[in-house]
Amino acid sequence: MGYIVSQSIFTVNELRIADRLDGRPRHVADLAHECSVDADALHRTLRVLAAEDLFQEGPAGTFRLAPLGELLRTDAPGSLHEFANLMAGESYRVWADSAYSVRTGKPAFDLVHGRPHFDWLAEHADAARDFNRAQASLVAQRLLPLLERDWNDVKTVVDIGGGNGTLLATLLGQEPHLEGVLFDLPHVVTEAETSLTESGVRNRTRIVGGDFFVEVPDGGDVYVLAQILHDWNEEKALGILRSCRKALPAHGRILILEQVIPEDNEPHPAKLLDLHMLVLLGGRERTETDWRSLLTDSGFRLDSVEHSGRSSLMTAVLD
Ligand SMILES: C[S@@+](CC[C@H](N)C(=O)[O-])C[C@H]1O[C@@H](n2cnc3c(N)ncnc32)[C@H](O)[C@@H]1O
Repeated sequence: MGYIVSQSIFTVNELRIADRLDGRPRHVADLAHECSVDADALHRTLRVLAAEDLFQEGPAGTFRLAPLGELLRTDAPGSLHEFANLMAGESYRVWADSAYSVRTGKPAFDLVHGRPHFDWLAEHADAARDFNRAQASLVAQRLLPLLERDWNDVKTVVDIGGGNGTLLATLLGQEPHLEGVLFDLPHVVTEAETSLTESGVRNRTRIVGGDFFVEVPDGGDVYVLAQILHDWNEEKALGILRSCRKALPAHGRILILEQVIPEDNEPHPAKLLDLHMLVLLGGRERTETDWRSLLTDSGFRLDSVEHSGRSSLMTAVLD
């Protein structure tokens, strides 16, 4: 019955209940009135989520946020509000047909929505904006191992599939000597203008729209691939890596910021994300053995792997 919990989280997230609780307990009738929803139904929903440690029920139908529930606040450090929104949207409907993906190895997204995920996003501007925002909201948590490495010997960094520019803006903000190239689909990079300008790094950034299966911009010392290769099956991932290989100078390297699936049977979020990638895109998360062979097959050598909380940073050089 796990999806009952997920769906309840999506509902309170859409109603912004976490923001409305704002550090103090409130009566469910008061919340229901403010959100124009049914008070009894909201009470029953919050009761489910209190059992999941997101809320605490106090006396006489009052609720307050529990520490875990704070993550649904829009202004919480490491907020998961945008991410929960993303899981609730077009991808949630796709999971009803996940058995199709198991039968065929193909993404159920294409069956449910009629076309591949990124093509669908290109035709749905609001969903695309939400998708890019959700990705950007996760960047702060993923970025740490990238920020901690030594950038002194690098002049130009190219962010492949850099979305709305959040990662590049943060990195260039920390490293004033760096120049950046933001590369993504043409309709996505248009969103980056604002974030790069507001971060004060626009004058050190080149924005390039294109298709990484065709080519990626040259001129970089370092190419960052953050949450890119897991979107694709082996054949497509090899295509992206080969485009990077063509653009990379002899001294260059690629930095891959992705999940590494532990080779055991313990619970790990990457194992869930792995199935999500299958159902959404026909992609996959990879073990370290998988990463090594993917890189070898595309003319690279895995030089180092640094594991950190959510994602790992893998450095690869030309073989
Ligand atoms: C999962 S998002 C990762 C975004 C960002 N790197 C991050 O870490 O949040 C994948 C990105 O790949 C981009 N993308 C998908 N297909 C592409 C293509 N053919 N060429 C260039 N970028 C593409 C998407 O627009 C999206 O921004």
